[in-house]
Amino acid sequence: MDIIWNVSICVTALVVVVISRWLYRWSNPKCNGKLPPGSMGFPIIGETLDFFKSYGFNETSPFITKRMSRYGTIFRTNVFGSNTVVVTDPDVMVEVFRQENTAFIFSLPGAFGKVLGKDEAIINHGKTHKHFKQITLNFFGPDGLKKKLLGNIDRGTCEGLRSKASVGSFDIKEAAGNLIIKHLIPKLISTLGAEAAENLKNIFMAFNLDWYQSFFSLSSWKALYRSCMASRDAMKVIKSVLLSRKESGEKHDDILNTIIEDVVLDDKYVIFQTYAIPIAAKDTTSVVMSMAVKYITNNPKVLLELKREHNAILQNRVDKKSEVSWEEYKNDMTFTNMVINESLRLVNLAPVMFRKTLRDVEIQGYTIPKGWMVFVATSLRHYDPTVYENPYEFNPWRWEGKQLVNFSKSFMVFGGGMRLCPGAEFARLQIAMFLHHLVINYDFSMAHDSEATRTPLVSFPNGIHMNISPIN
Ligand code: HEM
Repeated sequence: MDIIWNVSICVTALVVVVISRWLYRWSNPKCNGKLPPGSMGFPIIGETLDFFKSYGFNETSPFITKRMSRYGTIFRTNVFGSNTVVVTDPDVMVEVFRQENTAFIFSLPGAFGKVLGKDEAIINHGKTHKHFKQITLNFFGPDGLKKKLLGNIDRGTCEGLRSKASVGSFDIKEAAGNLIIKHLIPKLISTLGAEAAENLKNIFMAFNLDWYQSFFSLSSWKALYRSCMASRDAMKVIKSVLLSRKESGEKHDDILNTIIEDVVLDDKYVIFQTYAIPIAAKDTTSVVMSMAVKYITNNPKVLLELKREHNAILQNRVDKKSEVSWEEYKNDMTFTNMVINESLRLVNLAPVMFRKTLRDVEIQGYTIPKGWMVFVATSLRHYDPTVYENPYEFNPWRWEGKQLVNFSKSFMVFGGGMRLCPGAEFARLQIAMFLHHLVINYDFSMAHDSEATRTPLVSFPNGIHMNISPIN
């Protein structure tokens, strides 16, 4: 009896020692220097639940601001199962972007990456990243848009709005998503027939980030399931086209073909990169567009100025029936671009950018160990009252006389450095075209006060509907 008793005590003591050591290791990870201050949260889940807590639209992430006031501008945590350092100092943020591929690389935190179906093999780095970036910029940079997309976007948006107006009311985010995917698919794969293109569009439309809203609701899990299925189906379509092209050797002027031209790449990588473009484009541009319409509807002075700008474009045209030209978009839509910048700033879409350290990195006297995630909290900058007076106010005039560039230390909505969004100009053009046709042709109002939340991505729990009717 005594022996059993003694063995039980020893085993219990051993278990306690092992668990205590594990808990200690969890809270005090190994580091060849001084770790930034912070807390790793609960074992396994870390501080993930806190990171995901929803907060008001006109707020900066309380997860970040609370820890900043406790620990300062750089702190450690564990989110999505990854040891992480959050950087909030603008100079450090720019430095992280500057050292892309030398000290930091783009990466997704463990659990999050698995949901999106990304593994390290298909995230592009180095030469493959450069190759893919060049291709996306060729298609969606100013030159590509001007030569190959402007007309389609103009006509497609005009027709899309006309068909929505015939119904009288619609969800702006959904309509915008539809437009964006419709314009992108022929650029990705130019050989799909009308039915196959419509089918692929529907698959992409089924992918959304609504599952982000809550861990605890059944609808989130259903949305996650639908998104996973949509990802699988979209990649299946892309794969079948890729394989048939490889077999036949046919060549086409589209992204799928251009990615494999002159380089040997893993099929899995090519398929993922092609699939990733609409995913990156849809739920970003459509949210900003929806909020831009909402801001305009709530600000009659802004609407008036927009109408003035767009009606002047029509009046100044020699051929009244002509479509929007690149010169009109670039030279005569200054106020529209100020509205777009202000909407981008306020929507503040990406709360953080994800990076991983390639080696131990020294920052402000602290060491971020190799392999740790780094969250670059660019969103803080856009609500910083020292940079933007009354930061929560929608005021397009604050951009008056300023250069409307896609990156500066105060404006990082499209990221920065080598990973700067290659779709920025496409997004701006699509929003500008939507506003152009909307303000010159329609009367519109919000159907109800559509609430926007951050979890931490922006979502509209009840949709974002507008009423619309042609101007008499
Ligand atoms: C308002 C709309 C958009 C916003 C706010 C936005 C934002 C961003 C941000 C912040 C990044 C950088 C991510 C990082 O550094 O970790 C990014 C990258 C990217 N975006 Fe966008 N984006 C938008 C629209 C688009 C569109 C329309 C497309 C495609 C046509 C697109 C394609 C991409 C791609 C392919 C990347 C990866 C770039 C790389 O890895 O070098 N985005 N976007």
